[in-house]
Amino acid sequence: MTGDPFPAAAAPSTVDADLVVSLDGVAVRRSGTALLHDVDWRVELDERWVVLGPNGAGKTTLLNLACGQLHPSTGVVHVLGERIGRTDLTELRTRIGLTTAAVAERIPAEERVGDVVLTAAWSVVGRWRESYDQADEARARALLGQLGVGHLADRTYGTLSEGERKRVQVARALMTDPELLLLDEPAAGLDLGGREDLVGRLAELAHDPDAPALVLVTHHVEEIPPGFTHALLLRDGAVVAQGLLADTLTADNLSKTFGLPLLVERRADRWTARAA
Ligand SMILES: Nc1ncnc2c1ncn2[C@@H]1O[C@H](COP(=O)(O)OP(=O)(O)OP(=O)(O)O)[C@@H](O)[C@H]1O
Repeated sequence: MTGDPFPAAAAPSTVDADLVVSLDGVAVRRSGTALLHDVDWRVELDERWVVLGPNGAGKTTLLNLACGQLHPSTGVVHVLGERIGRTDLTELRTRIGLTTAAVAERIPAEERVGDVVLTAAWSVVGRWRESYDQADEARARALLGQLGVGHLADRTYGTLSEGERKRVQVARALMTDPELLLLDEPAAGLDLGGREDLVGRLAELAHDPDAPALVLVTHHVEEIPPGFTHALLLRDGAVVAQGLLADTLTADNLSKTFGLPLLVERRADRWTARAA
């Protein structure tokens, strides 16, 4: 008799219907190195998480687990009630919005901006022969409006500024009305104005009770939008601290995470950090 490769673990969906992501005792190993280890994490529907850590800490690896693209080497991952490794990911992926540099790179420069958003309904990039109904078209327009780029719907994607592109990418990720939205460094490469605009849009999303659960990966506490509720700090593939934002983003925890003495300030629901 062979052992069950997926030993019994409580299905979180039966425990808590609001549980969106759960990682229990998770490790990810590649070529003998642990990219992540001993990670336990729970994200609920009404929570807005920021994942912080230096380069190479394992943030993108964590996001890849949370969207089901990666299987853990050890431990158990549930996403939206489905156990990763035992479920058909095709259906699950339509329930998860994702913005990453890798997704963004696949968007054709000549694509009409409205179509960049619309084509997410079919999980494709680049409009071809898919047919969309008027409700899809209206939703794509509304989302572009919500992100402040409605006036750009008929431009080609390649002509947009980096800041405008980032907002179009978030609109695209919201097209399927996902239950979970994962944002990997959405403000990377933006100038101050672009960053502040994006942070403001994400703050609106964070405050919207109908918005999906949010997980935002960043290197910078300045990019945390108001309305975010929780933080997970990663260093060398391990969790340094996690929990409510105000309890977790302490000078001590951030100093351990980034490996240098830091001072942290919170003012008007925004955060700054600098060397002590
Ligand atoms: N397939 C792989 N094989 C070996 N090492 C890998 C593999 N994929 C990622 N890594 C390593 O795992 C570590 C964590 O990578 P990850 O991309 O998750 O970090 P990150 O925190 O997102 O970093 P950054 O902030 O630079 O984007 C890095 O040191 C990376 O080089």
